[in-house]
Amino acid sequence: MAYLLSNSIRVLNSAELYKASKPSKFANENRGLKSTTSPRGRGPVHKTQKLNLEVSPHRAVSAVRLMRIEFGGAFADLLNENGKGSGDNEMGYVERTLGFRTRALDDRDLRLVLLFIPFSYFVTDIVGGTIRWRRYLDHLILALCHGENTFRSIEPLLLQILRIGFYEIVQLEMPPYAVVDENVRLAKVALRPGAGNMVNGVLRKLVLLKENNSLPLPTLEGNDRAQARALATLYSHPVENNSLPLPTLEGNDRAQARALATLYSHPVVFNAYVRANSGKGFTRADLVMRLQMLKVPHDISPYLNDFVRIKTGMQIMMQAGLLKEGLCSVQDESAGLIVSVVDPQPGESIIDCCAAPGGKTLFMASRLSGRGVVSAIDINKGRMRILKEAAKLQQVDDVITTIHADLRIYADDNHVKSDKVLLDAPCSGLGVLSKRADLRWNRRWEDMEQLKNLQDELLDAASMLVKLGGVLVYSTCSIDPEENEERVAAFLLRHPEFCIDPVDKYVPTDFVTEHGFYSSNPVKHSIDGAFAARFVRSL
Ligand SMILES: C[S@@+](CC[C@H](N)C(=O)[O-])C[C@H]1O[C@@H](n2cnc3c(N)ncnc32)[C@H](O)[C@@H]1O
Repeated sequence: MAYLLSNSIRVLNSAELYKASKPSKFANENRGLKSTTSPRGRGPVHKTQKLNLEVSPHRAVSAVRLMRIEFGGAFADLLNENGKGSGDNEMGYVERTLGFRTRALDDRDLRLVLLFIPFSYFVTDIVGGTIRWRRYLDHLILALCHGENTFRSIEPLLLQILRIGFYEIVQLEMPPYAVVDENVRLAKVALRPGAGNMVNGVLRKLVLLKENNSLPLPTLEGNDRAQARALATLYSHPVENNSLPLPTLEGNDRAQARALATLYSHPVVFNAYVRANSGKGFTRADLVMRLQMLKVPHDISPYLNDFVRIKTGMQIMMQAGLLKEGLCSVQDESAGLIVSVVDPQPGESIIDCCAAPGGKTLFMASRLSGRGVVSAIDINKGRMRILKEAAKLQQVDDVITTIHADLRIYADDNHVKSDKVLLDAPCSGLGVLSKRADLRWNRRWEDMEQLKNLQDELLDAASMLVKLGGVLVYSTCSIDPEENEERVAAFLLRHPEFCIDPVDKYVPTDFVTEHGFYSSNPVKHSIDGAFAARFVRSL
C-alpha cells in the first residue's frame, strides 16, 4: 500500500532539474528568471512572486506534480495521503519549480481520486493519465524526436510538458490545436521560447500522424522477449527489475500474471460507481430520479442496492452538487461488497480498524440507520481528517467515533469488544492497478515481506477487539493470494478461537471462492479487485 512506499515529497530546484539530464540543445537559452543562492546552499531558488494568468494553471500544476512524483517520490494521489496540507503548498511548489505562480486552483480542481474519481479533465486526470501511459507516451515522443540521443537530452520539465501534450492528444482526444497552444505557452514561459518552438513542432507532428491514423506504434514481432517489450509499451507497463515484471511470456508467477491481465483488459478506468447516501435519507430511487433529470446515462448495480453505475456525465453530476451536498459518493462496488460481507445491522457496535479515508466506515454508518456505532481507527491523521469531513457532509457523524491511533497499540491498551470488526488492511493495491496510476512504476517487490508482516500484526490486533460470537472481517484491495488466502491460513493457525464463516449469505455467488471467501476480479466482474474473509469468534 502506498503508505509503505517512500513518501518523501521534495521538489527539485531548477539546478537539480537541469543536473538530472544531459545538457540539451533545447536547454541552451537563458530562462530569464532571477535567482539567488538558497540559504540552505542547495543551489538557486527563485525569488519572484510573479503571477502568470496566461498559462493554463491545470497544466502548470500538472507538470510540477509530475516532477514531484518522478523525482521527489511523491504519489499521484499525494493530496489524499496528506489531506489539504499539500494543496495549500501547491503554488509554492509551482513557483519554486517554474518561477511563477498561476491562478489558484480550487478544491474541485485539486481534490482527488479516492472520494471524487474525476471523469473530467482535472489536474488528477492529467497527472494520473500521464503517469499511467508514461512508457507509451515516451515511445511516441522518442519516435518523433528522431533518435534516442535527442530524447535523452530533453530536460525533465520539458519532457513532462511533452508527455502532458501527448497524453491529452492521444489518450484524452482533446481538441488538438488548443492542446498545442497551451503546452507551447507553458514551455515558453516556464523555460524559454526555444522550448516552446520544440513543443510546437513535435506536437503538430503528432496531431498529423494521429489524424492520418499512422502513429508509430510497436508491432508484436520477433522472439518472446521482443514481443513482451512491445506489449509493455502498448499497455504502458514496466519491464525493468524491481517493478511489476511482465508475466507469462517470460515465465513469471501467477499473481503477477493476474495483475497484468487485469491491466491489459482494463488499461482505462471502466465505470464510475456511485452510492446513494441512504443514511441521509437519499435512496437509490432518489438518485436515479436526479440522474434522469440531469440526463446522465446510468445503470443500476446488479450487486448492491444503494449503487448506480455511470459511464459518462460524472462532471454534470458534480456540477449539480450531488457529491458536494453529501447525497451520494463515489465508491467502487468492490468496496461496497466488503461492507456487505460485514453486514452491519442497526444497533451494533462495529470497529473499522484501518478506516481512513473512510469509504467503508461511511457506508457501514449509513447502514446503521442512526442506531449503533462505528469506531473508526487509523494511524494517518490527514486521512482521518478527510473521513471526519465526509462523515459530517453525509450526516452520519452521529454514529461515528474517530480514533487516531496505531491499531496494534490501541488493541493492547483498550479491552473493548465489539459485535463486528473490519480490518481493511494496507496492501499492495494489486486489485486497483487500473486506477492507481503510479503503482506500476513504484511498487517494489522487496516491500512485500514487510507488508505481509504488518498484515499479520494488524490481524492479531483486530482479533483482540472481537467479542465472543462476534465477527471479524479481513479485507484487502489486492488479488494477490499472498496477501489474501495465505494471510487467512496463517491467522487461523495462530488463532484457533476463530473459524471461517462462508460469505455466500452476504454477496452474490459469483464472488464466492471455493473456500467461502469474497473475491472480485476486474477482468471477471468489471469492478476493482478485492478480497474478504469473514470469521466468527467461537471461544
Ligand atoms: C486500505 S487503507 C483503508 C481504506 C479504508 N478502509 C476505506 O475504505 O476508505 C489502509 C489504511 O490503514 C491505515 N493503517 C496502516 N497501518 C496502520 C496501523 N498500524 N494502525 C492503524 N491504521 C493503519 C493506513 O493509514 C490506511 O489509511
